[in-house]
Amino acid sequence: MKSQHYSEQTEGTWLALEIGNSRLHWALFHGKSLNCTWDTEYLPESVIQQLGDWGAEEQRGRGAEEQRSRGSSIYPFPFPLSPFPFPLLLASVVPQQTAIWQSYPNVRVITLEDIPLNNIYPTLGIDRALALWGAGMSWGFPMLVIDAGTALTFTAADGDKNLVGGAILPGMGLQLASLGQKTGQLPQLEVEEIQLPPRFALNTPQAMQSGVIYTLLAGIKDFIDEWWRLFPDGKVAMKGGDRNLLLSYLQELYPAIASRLIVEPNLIFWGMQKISMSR
Ligand SMILES: Nc1ncnc2c1ncn2[C@@H]1O[C@H](COP(=O)(O)OP(=O)(O)OP(=O)(O)O)[C@@H](O)[C@H]1O
Ligand SMILES: CC(C)(CO)[C@@H](O)C(=O)NCCC(=O)O
Ligand SMILES: [K+]
Repeated sequence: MKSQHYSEQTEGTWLALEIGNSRLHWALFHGKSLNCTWDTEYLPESVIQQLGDWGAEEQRGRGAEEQRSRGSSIYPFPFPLSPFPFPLLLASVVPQQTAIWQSYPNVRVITLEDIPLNNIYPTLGIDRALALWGAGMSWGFPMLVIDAGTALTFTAADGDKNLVGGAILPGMGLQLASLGQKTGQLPQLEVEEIQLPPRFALNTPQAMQSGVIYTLLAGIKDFIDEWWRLFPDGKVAMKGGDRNLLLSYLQELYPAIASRLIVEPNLIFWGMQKISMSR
């Protein structure tokens, strides 16, 4: 579990949880200021239920250290829970996970209705809508968000906050995984922080890396070029677990594009912050 600095202050404290397709993304806010972020695996239903019990224990004066050692090895917070429970603002693209979080004592689930973008279609992913809202409200519209997550998505809005639309494709990890799973001879490769492979590769792993990486980058360049043709002053922001790797490749191959990119992991949390303030 990776976390940034946590400061001891609980006034107006709330938790933000984004349930992604691979893992949970957490943030702790004090009012409108983002205090720290961290990622965890999905939590078993029993642990989510236990959070309520831990809260009750905490109110009876038991320390969180004790909860942690006694309760479960899957303690999801990089800090003690006190006072408990912090209100939880939740956005999820995994309905099964949303369901099991309903047992959290003080939860509010964000839906598309909460997001003041125009022209939204009913099945748009809440992660895409929130990231776009967070990016646009922080850096301005028109805005194109590239989310380099499990799926790689493009999601754009014009200067009047109308959804322009976007695209969805398998992310880097998923592309490599599907090659390994659906073929007889290709190995299972994972996303690695490697230098750009040779374009014309002379071994199997590099051939797979070359194919996935260069076509992904060419695709990203093509979408951005088209975005700038439509909206010459449009902004582009990139988030997601593979953002830094993709950024380093873009810097090497397309430096003019890379220099105009806003790279920001917390776009969804900024979107949640704006929405929590406006209600
Ligand atoms: N510790 C990690 N666990 C899982 N994926 C990681 C990790 N570190 C980097 N990644 C990369 O992040 C990508 C997944 O991105 P991310 O975590 O943003 O996806 P996600 O959980 O599906 O979230 P979302 O649904 O919001 O995109 C994977 O392709 C992987 O290469
Ligand atoms: C595309 C993903 C999987 C990206 O996380 C998610 O946003 C989602 O499930 N979206 C629903 C379909 C859509 O956005 O059109
Ligand atoms: K599915």
